[in-house]
Amino acid sequence: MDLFVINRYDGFEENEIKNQESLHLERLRQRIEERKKAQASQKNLNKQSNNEVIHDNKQGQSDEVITIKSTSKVDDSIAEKSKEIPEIKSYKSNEYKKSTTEFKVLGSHDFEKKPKVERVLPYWLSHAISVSKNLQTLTCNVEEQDWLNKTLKETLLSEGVTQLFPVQEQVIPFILQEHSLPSILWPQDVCVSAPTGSGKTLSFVLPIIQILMNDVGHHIRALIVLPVQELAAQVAKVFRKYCTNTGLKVGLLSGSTPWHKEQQQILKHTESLGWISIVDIIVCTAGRLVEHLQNTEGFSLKHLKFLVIDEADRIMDNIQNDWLYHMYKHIKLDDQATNKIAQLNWEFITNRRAPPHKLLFSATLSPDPELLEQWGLFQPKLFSVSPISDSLDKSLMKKYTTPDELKEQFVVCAAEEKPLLLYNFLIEENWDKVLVFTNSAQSAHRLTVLLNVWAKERKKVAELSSALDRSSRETVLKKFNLSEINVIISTDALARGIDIPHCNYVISYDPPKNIKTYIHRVGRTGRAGNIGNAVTVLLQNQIQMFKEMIQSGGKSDITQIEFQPEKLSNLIEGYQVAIQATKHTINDEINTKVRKSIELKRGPKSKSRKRKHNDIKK
Ligand SMILES: Nc1ncnc2c1ncn2[C@@H]1O[C@H](COP(=O)(O)OP(=O)(O)OP(=O)(O)O)[C@@H](O)[C@H]1O
Repeated sequence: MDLFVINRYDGFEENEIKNQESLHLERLRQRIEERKKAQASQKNLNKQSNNEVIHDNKQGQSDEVITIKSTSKVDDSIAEKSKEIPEIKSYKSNEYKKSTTEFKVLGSHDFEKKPKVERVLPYWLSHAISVSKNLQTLTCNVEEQDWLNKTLKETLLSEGVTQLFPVQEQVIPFILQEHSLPSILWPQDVCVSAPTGSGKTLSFVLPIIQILMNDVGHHIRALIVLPVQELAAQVAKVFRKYCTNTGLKVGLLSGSTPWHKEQQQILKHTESLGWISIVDIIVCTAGRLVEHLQNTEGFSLKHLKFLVIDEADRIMDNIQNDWLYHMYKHIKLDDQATNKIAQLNWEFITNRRAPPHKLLFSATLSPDPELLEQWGLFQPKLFSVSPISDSLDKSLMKKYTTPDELKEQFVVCAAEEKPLLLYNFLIEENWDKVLVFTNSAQSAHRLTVLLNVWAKERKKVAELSSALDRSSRETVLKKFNLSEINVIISTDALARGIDIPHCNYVISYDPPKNIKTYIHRVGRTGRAGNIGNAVTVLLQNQIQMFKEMIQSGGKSDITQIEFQPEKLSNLIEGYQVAIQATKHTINDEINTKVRKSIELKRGPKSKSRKRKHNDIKK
């Protein structure tokens, strides 16, 4: 067998190749010609279809229909042509492939329309336990409830509470049941979103007392955190009332009493045990809590069973002051704060002390998982009066509910008519037990002086703002409750949580800055099933903004009050006299202030620069 085959050149193959080449060239020329023809005919067709589009547009047909029509025509004719000339199709598809595969357009995916990310609410938020807001037909008789302690029943009845409100009826048994389970089953945390005045306070006060009263010790076992002093004092008062005959003691840490007194109130040093707590429950403001955690010797929260955050969304807004971090650090629950459990096994479950049972309450609790994540809730349960959609639709998330008994209205007037309109409501229409909101302490003060001068003895008007000291604010509220004061002019310091019984009207003299402030302002009336009226005074250019704000809260049923302008024109004369007197009074006050501050610089003994309630001239 030959290893190599040697082919000799004989000149024949060359001729054959030449023939093949010329055939190939001829075929190519043909193709080029055909391609030219095809392109020319396509151009004609495009022209034709464009003309049709223009023509159709003129006839007023919809763009969509026209485009479909014209492109389908072009496609049809191209298809026909491409049947005749099979090469066209492959040429076109090759061209297309070239444009899509051979040239990479950098960053082209940035221009692509991205699919919308559908976020889904966590199960516990989308499957809230629904709470009724009907306070007119109550079905939960206090005496008939087996799960409620006898002593608490007696206190409730002595306070005139014979029926529990819906939120209490659902939340109290749930908390009690969670604590009746074996200790290795940690209680599920609770979030409650219910309207203003629906009785949220008792829904945490009663179960906490009932659970703690069985086991009195020397430790702080419940901590209730509130955003402001007044609210802390109010909640501490309710706790003290319901702790009667239970052996439990309540401490208040809000800065309303001097530092060392607060320390003495909660702690005692003993020979045998060292520092012990003399209170079981502490009601506090977040800021004061951190101060005590850092500076009070013997202050310990290591035996905490309950952590209640009332007005949770407001405290959440101020979370940057890190009180939660300091608290968890103190009780060494840093990992549990974020629910980051290293390994879940039998040893972990049996050795680990349960974190404090967290209970969050608000009338405007946003179901925003990212915000709620900060609390590190353990298998939370949500009780809510308003249904929450499964999708994170912003418009649905912002729905807040006001009590059924509350009538909400607005009135439109010019800026200079505002005091006249207010006077008309208070004096001419004789509205009583009225809370008026302004947007600054200064305008609250001016309005108070004006109305006292103008209304003379017909209505008693008092201001309530941060410009007054704490005891004066308490006096004003007390007198209002006793009907010794008919009208309070306030800032938003009083908007949240404060329980003012028998307030018939809330007037927003200056419109609220956001929907949450609106909900809390109007919520000072129409509480606990009583009828209430809320009126917002608006200037023409504020109407749109107000309506949008109201809609963002999922509300639409606010009616406008119409008034006759001649009613106001009759008041102008009296107003002019009153405004002069007001100017004098304010000037006198400024002069007195200046004099006092000069004296202060020279070293007098004066203690407080805050106004006293009695300082307001009538
Ligand atoms: N079951 C009840 N029967 C009668 N009155 C009640 C009952 N529960 C609570 N109240 C009263 O209703 C009023 C409002 O209660 P509470 O202050 O707890 O409301 P809230 O839901 O916390 O309101 P806010 O959101 O404004 O703080 C209080 O005066 C309280 O004493």
